[in-house]
Parts: sequence; C-alpha cells; structure tokens
Amino acid sequence: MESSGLPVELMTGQDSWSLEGSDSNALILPTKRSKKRKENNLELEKAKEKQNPKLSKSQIRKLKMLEEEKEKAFWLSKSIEALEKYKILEDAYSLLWSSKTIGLVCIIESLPTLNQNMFSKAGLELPYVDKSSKGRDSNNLSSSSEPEPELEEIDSRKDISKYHIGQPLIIEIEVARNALGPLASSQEPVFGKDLGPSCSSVDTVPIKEVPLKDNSTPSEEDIKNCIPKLSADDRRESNMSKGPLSASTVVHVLRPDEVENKRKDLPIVMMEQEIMEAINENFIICGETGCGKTTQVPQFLYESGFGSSQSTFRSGIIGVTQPHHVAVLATAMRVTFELGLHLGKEVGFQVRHDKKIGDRMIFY
Ligand SMILES: Nc1ncnc2c1ncn2[C@@H]1O[C@H](COP(=O)(O)OP(=O)(O)OP(=O)(O)O)[C@@H](O)[C@H]1O
Repeated sequence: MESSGLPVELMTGQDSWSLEGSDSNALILPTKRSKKRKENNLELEKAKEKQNPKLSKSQIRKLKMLEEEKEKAFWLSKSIEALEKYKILEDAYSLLWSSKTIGLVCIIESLPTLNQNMFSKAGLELPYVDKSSKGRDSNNLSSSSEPEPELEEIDSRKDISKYHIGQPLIIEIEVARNALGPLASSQEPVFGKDLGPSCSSVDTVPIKEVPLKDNSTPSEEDIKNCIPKLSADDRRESNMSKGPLSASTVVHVLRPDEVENKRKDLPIVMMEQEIMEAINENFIICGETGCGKTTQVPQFLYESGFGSSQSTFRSGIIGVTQPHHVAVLATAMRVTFELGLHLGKEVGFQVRHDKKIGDRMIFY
C-alpha cells in the first residue's frame, strides 16, 4: 500500500471520498443525499398542504361558529324531544286553573243558592233566579279550556251591567269593592271577605239583591247598597261561628305607588297566599336577605286582621324582634311608611333607651 504524500481515494459505490495531503485528515462528506431528503420533505409538506390547506383566522372563526350552531341545533332537537315526551295531555289541562279564579268561580256558582238561602231565611220566596247566568257559569266550570276570559268579563263593572240589564243586580262583595275603588280603599276593617280558597266558607258572604230602576248601568249608589252593613253583633257572631281558623277581617291598606312597585319585585310577596294558608300552624320562613321577611310578613298579617281590635280571634300584637336597635328603628319606620300608618300609634317599637307605644298592632 502506498502511504507517503499521495492522495488516497476511497471508492464506495458511486460516491468517492478523498483524503489529500498528510497534514489534514478532513473527511469531506457528500451533500447530495441531505439535499435530496430536504427536497423530499418539502414535496411531502406541499402535498400535505394541498390535502389540508391552511385556513385564515376568519375562516377558522366561521368554522367555529358553524360548529356551535350545529351543537345548538342538536341540543334544541334533544330538548324538543324531551318536551314532547313530557307533554301535558289535553285532558289534564282541565285541571290546571289559575288560582285567582278559583274563589270567584265558586262564588258565581253558589250565588243562586246563596240568594235562595237568604230569602228562605227571611220567609220570602226568591223573586228571580238568574238561570241563564247559572247555565253560563256551570258551562264555564265544565269547559275549563278558557275559564279566565269569561271571568274577567264578569269582574268588571261594565260587564256587570251587560249581564244584568233590566234584572235584579247581584254583585259579589269583591266585585263591588273593586268597582268602588277609592271609596272602598279606606283603612277601616271590612267584614265578610273570605280569604281562604275553599268554597265552603263562601256562604258566609252576605249578598244583597238590588232591583235596577231601568235598563241603565248600575250606579255607584246601587253597588254601594249591595255591600252589607253588618252590626257589631253580626260581626262578632260571624267570627264566633267561623272559629279561630277562619279569616273574617280584612284591613285595607293604601300604599304609596313607589312602595307598591317595589313590593312587586320582592320574592316573598309572591308567596303571600302560601304563607297565609300556613299561618295557623307553626312554621319557619327561610329566605334570602332582603327578600322581605321582616317588612312584608307583618304586613300580610296586618292586612288579614291580625292585631286588629275588631278581630275576635286575632286581636293581639304582631310582634317582631330584631337583633339590633338600629334595625328595630329602620324596619319599624319602613313598615309604618309602607302601610301609611303612624309610628307610635298602629306601629310601635321598643329599644333599650327609647320606645313609642300606641295601639301596637305591629310591635318591634
Ligand atoms: N328602611 C328601608 N328603606 C328602604 N327600603 C327598605 C328598608 N327596609 C327594607 N327595605 C326594602 O325592603 C326589602 C325587604 O327588606 P327586609 O328587611 O324585609 O328583608 P329580610 O328578608 O327581612 O332581610 P334580612 O334577612 O336581612 O332581615 C329590601 O330588599 C329593601 O329593598
């Protein structure tokens, strides 16, 4: 083998490596393969890009929106399916009545019987029975698909005249009170209004028949005459017969408009009926701060005759306790304002160094 000063050539296949000179043993590698690889990689990437082209931002956004819409449509169809599954049957609708009409329907239905009872008690015969209205009302009860519109018609003074033109005027006390408006909105206790939803207590509502002079609209005087004027004895007797669980006294409150508007938003005001139905039992009200427990519940009680000297079984004090004297003053003042009463008269309070005690219907 030659080794001194001569170039050495290595032959490996097609490529040749050369080592020249003795002072440098540098190995020069061919670059062809790596170039080829790079070219191949670039071609592969290009092919990939052709298959999956790069999207711009707006295109990505549009794609996302499409996906979201697809998802929404999917959930919508799912919920529609669920709704269809639990749909209320047509027959079951007849059981769904608005609670506001329950009492009125019972009253309307029992009107002829009530009148008959009243007249028979007085030893008289009923001069007129409104059979047409009875038929209409019983229809109303049986075909309950649309009970409310008809009831609403009856519940307005205009329509009372429509149904009773030339006939004796039969007006339920509640309707008369609505028609009187400001005349009936005094803070005097009104007797005879039933609070409970049951129909059985309706027969304690005294109703008067007032024959109309001509075919005219009933005047305010006519309507006023329908409201029974009970003596103190009658009131006591009616309270005694009802027992402690029935409500016979209603205190009407004229609140300022701003208070009425604010009250509507308080969650507890929507629960008034439930609370008043449960009031004869021991119960605890749990509600979030500011829902109206302290200021509204005493008002519910006050309006239904609690703390009223006129009420036989509910005469007492609506007592409210507060953990701090500032809260006592603030809530007592607020309730006084909302009810339009006087602090130190109907509403009283007592803290360590200060007190205002009057009739004390509501006491803090
Ligand atoms: N002094 C006041 N002035 C103005 N608004 C008041 C006053 N006191 C109460 N309110 C209003 O009445 C609402 C009911 O308050 P209330 O004190 O009855 O709530 P609550 O449920 O008893 O709260 P808490 O659990 O903190 O005692 C409040 O959200 C507030 O809007």
